[in-house]
Amino acid sequence: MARKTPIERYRNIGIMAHIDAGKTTVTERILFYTGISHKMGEVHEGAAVMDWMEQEQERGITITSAATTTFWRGMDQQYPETRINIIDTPGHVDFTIEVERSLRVLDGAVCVLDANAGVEPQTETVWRQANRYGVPRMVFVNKMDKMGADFFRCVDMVKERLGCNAVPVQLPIGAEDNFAGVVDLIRQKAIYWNESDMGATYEEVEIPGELADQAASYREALVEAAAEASEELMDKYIGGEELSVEEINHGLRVQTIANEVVPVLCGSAFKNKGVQAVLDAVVEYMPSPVEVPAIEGELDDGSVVTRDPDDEAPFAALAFKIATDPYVGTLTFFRVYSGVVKSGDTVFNPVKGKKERLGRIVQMHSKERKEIDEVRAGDIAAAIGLKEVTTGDTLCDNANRVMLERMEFPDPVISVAVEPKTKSDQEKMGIALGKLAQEDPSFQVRTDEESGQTIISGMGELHLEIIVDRLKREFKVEANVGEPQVAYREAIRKPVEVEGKFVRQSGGRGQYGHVWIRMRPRERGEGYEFNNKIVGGVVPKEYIPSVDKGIQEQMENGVLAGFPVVDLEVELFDGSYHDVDSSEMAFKIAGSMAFKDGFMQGDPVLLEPMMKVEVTTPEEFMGDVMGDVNRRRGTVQGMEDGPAGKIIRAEVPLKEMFGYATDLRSATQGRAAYSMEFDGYAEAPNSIAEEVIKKAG
Ligand SMILES: Nc1nc2c(ncn2[C@@H]2O[C@H](COP(=O)(O)OP(=O)(O)OP(=O)(O)O)[C@@H](O)[C@H]2O)c(=O)[nH]1
Repeated sequence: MARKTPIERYRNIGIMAHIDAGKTTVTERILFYTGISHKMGEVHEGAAVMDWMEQEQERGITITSAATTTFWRGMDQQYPETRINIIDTPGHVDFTIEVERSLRVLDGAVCVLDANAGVEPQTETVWRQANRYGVPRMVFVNKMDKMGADFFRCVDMVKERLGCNAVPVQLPIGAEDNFAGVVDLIRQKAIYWNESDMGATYEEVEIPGELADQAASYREALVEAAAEASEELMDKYIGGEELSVEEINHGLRVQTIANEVVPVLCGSAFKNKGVQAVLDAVVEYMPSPVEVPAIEGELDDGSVVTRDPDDEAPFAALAFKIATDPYVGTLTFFRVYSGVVKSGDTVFNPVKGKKERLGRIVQMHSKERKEIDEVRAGDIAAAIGLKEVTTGDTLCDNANRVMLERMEFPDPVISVAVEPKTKSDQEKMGIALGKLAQEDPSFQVRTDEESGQTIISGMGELHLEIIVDRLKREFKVEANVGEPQVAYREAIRKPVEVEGKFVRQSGGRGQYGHVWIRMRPRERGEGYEFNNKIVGGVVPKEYIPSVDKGIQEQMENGVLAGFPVVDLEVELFDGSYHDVDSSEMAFKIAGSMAFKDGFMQGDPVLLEPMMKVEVTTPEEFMGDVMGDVNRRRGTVQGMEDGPAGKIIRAEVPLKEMFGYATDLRSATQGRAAYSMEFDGYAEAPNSIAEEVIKKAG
C-alpha cells in the first residue's frame, strides 16, 4: 500500500505549557477545527477530549502524553492535506519525565502562554528541556481575552527569560474584553473569527487604521528576520525589494527549523479566536520528519549509524509511552523513524534482547482508536498487547538490528509503603503495580526485605498519589498508604584501601575468597565503576565478576541506613585463592565484606535529594514565603519581578517540601503558586543523618 500523505507533509508536534495556560483547550479546539472532534467539551465540565483518563478529568490536569492524529488543509484550504500528529506533553512538574519522553519523539513544539502570566516557571523548565533536544518551537500567546492580557510583555518575556529570538507574525486587535481578532503581519490582513459558529468561519479585512503604523514596524522586523535565511533573500531585502508572502514564509521556516527564530502568534482558544492560524503556522514553520537530523543508532559491533526517514530503510522505531487501557490492555505508543512495519510483523527489541510479534496496530484519533495495517517512517501509532516493551525501548527489523539512542530516566526520589486492605487485594496489587511500572520508568516497585512491605517510589508526592488513585480506579485495588519517605543515598568522602577475607574450614570442602580493594569517591551523579587491576592471576579471572557482583549487591542495600550507595570507584588490585576451596560464592562474599568495611572507613555520608523550587507570590507575602523557605532549610538563590508578582528561586531539601502545596496556600490565601524539580543529591546535615540512621535501626 502506498503512502497516503507524503512524509514531507507530516508534522509531529507537541504542545507545551505551564499548568493552566490552556494547553488542553487549545488541543481540543485543534481537534474541533480539524473536524475530528465535533463537539467541544469544556475543561471545567470535565469532558475534554484529550483528558481521557478519569482522574485527569477530575483534577483538570493532563497527565499522560497520548498521541493524536489529525489532518489540516489550511484556513483557506491552501495546502495539500497535512497530517498532524499531536503529542500531548503534561504541564505538571512531577511529570517532567513525561515531557522528556515526548520531546524525544516530536519534531517541533507549540508553546502556549497565558497572555497575563507570560513565561511561567514550568514554561522555562520545559523550554530548557526542549533546548536540550534542539526542538524548533513557536509560541501561542493564549487568553488574550483575559484581564491583564498583554501580548507585548509576553514577547519581551520570551526574549528575556527564554533567551530566544521571538518574532511576532501577528499582532492582537484589542485585548481583554475588547480582544477582537489578529493582524496577520505577513499577509497584511486583519482576521476576525465569527462568534456564531464557534470561530469556524472568519472575516478577512483591511488592517484597522490605528494599528497600521505598529503593524508596519513589526512587519519590517519580521521580514528582516526571514531574510536572514539566505543570501538571496538578504540581497533582495537590502536592495529594497518587496519579499513575497511565500518568500517570507520560506525564510521564517528555514530560520525556525534552525532554531534561530521563534514565531509568535496570539489568540484566545476559549473564545475560539486564532487557533486555525496556529495550525497554519504549524504547517508553515514546523519541520517535517525529513527536515530534522536523522536519528542515530548503534549496531551490535558498537558502530554508529543513522536511520533515515525513508520507507525503504530498515524498520526502526522508539517506544515512548506505554498506557494500560481497561478495554484493550497494554498500548505501546511508538514513533517510526525509518522503514515500514505491518501488523503481524515480528520485531526485535535490542534493549530486552527479545523478539515480539506486533498484533493489532491502532492510531489514536483522540478518544477513538482506528485500527490500521501498517505504519510508515515519520508516523506515530500504538501497538496493542506488547508484553516485554518498556518506555524508551527500540523496536527494529529483526534482520537489521539497531539500538536507537536511549532515553534517560532519573531515579525516583520519594517513596511510600502501600499495603493492600484485604488479602484478596494482595495479588491484584502486585500485578497492577507491575503494569504501572512498565508504563512509567520513573516509577519503581520493590519489597522491603526486612518488613516485607511493598514500597513504591516516584518523582514527587503527586506522582505517587496518582499511582495510588489509579490502583483504586483502574485495578480496583484498595490500599493503605504510609507516610512519604525520602529516597536518600549513601556515599563515601575519602579514599580507602581495604581487605576482605572469607574463609571457612569445616570437615569437607571449605570456602576461600580473599581480595584487596581501593575505594574512591566520585563526583555526584558519576555512578559506579569497577576496575580490575589484578596481575599475575592472584585472583583467578573467573572469580573477578563475582567480586564486582558482591560489591554491587551490597551497594544496593546500603550500609548506613539501607539506602543505595552511589558515586564510587572500586579497584580490585590484590588477593589470593585456594585451589580447592575457592568459589564464585566465596569471592562474592569477600568482595561484599571488603566493601562494607571500606565504606565505614571512608568517611561515609548520607545524601538527600534537593529540589529546585520556584515560587510566584504577590509582593505582600514575600517576607512570609522567604521566611518559610529558610525554615525548610532552603537557600534563596534569586528573586525577580514577574507579571504575577515576585518570583523567588530557591533550593530546598525534598524532605522539607512535604505538604508544601497546602502550607503555601494557607500562608498566601491561595495567591501564590510554585513549581519544583529534582536538582541533585547533596550531603544531609548531621542532625538529619542521625535521625534517618536511627530510624533505620
Ligand atoms: N479567558 C480564557 N481562559 C482560557 C483560555 N484558554 C483556556 N482557558 C481556561 O483556562 C483554564 C485552564 O485551561 P486548560 O486548557 O485546562 O489548561 P492546561 O494548560 O491544559 O492545563 P493543565 O492540563 O493543567 O496543564 C480553563 O479553565 C480554561 O477554560 C482563553 O483563551 N481565555
